[in-house]
Amino acid sequence: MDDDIALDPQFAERFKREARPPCQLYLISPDRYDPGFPEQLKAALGAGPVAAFQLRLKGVEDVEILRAGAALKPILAAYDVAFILNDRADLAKELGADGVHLGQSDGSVAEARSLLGHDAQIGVTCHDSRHFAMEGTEAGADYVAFGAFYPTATKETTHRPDPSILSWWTTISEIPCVAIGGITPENAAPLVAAGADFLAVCGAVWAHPQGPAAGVKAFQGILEQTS
Ligand SMILES: Cc1ncc(COP(=O)(O)OP(=O)(O)O)c(N)n1
Ligand SMILES: Cc1nc(C(=O)O)sc1CCOP(=O)(O)O
Ligand SMILES: [Mg+2]
Repeated sequence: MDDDIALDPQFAERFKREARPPCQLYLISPDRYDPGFPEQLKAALGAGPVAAFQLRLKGVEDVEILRAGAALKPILAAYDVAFILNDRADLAKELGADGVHLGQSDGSVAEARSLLGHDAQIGVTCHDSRHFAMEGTEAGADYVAFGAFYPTATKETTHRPDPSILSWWTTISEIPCVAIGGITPENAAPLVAAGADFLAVCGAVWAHPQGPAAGVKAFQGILEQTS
């Protein structure tokens, strides 16, 4: 008698999804800080569940990052949203942020960990690389980020992973995986189905024609399908 149990692939996919917490929203800030941004952030966070927020300012002085971080931190705390700073573990420490997101040239996970402590959330950019993901988590990262899954106007990107990299990750690791890059409510379903634990989104929320609250609400339907 054949002892192999053949799992219906659809059942296997659903089982895998249900074995992990539901997919959640991870907001990425615009790369320039507008004085009206705190109000936009409040509107976005009041519109629906958001797990994390990344302050990602580019080409600005440290003092501006510190000023923006200090203004946004109490808002994020009030909504119980994790505050992640992009690129800079040193400034994350100064701000008392919950964590830092590191690209492949933004310093090592080990250095960030020794600076920020073991409670900090440290994420790493992995592009379309399984190797980077394994290396990052072996070094102690708390999440891995794959992207850019779709074309994006927010940043120049050169990698275009297939959603199957998320499925592969979920079969080998319990460490959360983030999908990023051009994600909208209309194109997010394959990423959620493939096992993304978080959808990291910038343009689809902050540049939503009806404002950021409508942007967050628009993701609710797709995220609720996994909860
Ligand atoms: C969640 C998340 N994923 C990937 C990135 C990109 O990081 P990096 O490659 O360092 O590029 P910059 O964002 O610094 O331009 C990210 N920030 N967040
Ligand atoms: C910051 C960032 N990193 C990416 C990567 O592929 O690593 S894509 C990206 C931009 C995300 O913004 P949007 O949701 O507007 O596409
Ligand atoms: Mg970076």
